[in-house]
Amino acid sequence: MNGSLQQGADKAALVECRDAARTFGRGETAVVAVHGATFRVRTGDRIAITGPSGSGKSTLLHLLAGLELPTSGAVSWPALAGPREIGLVFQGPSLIPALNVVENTALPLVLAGVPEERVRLTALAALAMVGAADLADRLPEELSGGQSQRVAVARVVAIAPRLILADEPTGQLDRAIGQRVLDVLVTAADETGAALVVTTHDPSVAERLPVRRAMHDGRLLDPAEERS
Ligand SMILES: Nc1ncnc2c1ncn2[C@@H]1O[C@H](COP(=O)(O)OP(=O)(O)OP(=O)(O)O)[C@@H](O)[C@H]1O
Repeated sequence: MNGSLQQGADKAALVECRDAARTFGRGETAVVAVHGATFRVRTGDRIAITGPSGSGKSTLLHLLAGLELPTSGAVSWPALAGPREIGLVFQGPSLIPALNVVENTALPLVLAGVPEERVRLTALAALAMVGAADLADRLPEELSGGQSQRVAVARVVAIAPRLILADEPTGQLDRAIGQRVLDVLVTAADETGAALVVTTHDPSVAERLPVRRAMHDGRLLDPAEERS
């Protein structure tokens, strides 16, 4: 691609919310989980979405992932070819119990139709990147919480996404182990060139990322509001 076009493509948003809102339920019992949020993620971004439980962080992340549709406003992925370019890491156990670690890591590659001879090698390389190569033959039940999250990160890294979205990835871990999982996520994003968005209610996790955006009662606060 010609240099200036490439530069233009790099600057385009990987995901963009324009006044995107999500309401659950109707009438008197309706809950506005996210009020019109305007937000953009670009290549190279490292963003923490912070806020207390129930403030709308997961719902915003689901909107960014296309897992939820906005009830008003719009979400688009101008610089992404499709959902396969998004990797998701969740808070709780997400590995398939009957598959060992390398099989779990390989699963998205198999589903994407990657040739069989490349699947295992790619999965092992992803496990090596997160420091979990020695766990390859274990079953999920034989892993600690921190090890499981490393494998969940490896499974995302294996597909070389351009955008990694992690929903409270350290929420069920001790603080020290959580910090290590966050380091693994940041390193994985750096090495694969992916943008990274992490939701967390833990300030010590958020402060590891250079950009932090706070949510309160479903509102994504402006950086200026956060300072005031
Ligand atoms: N599927 C749903 N149906 C009804 N209400 C929902 C649904 N998902 C979320 N909500 C409500 O929307 C609000 C925001 O929830 P959300 O899970 O996005 O917050 P959060 O900040 O991620 O919280 P937590 O840190 O506890 O996961 C909450 O009041 C929640 O009860």
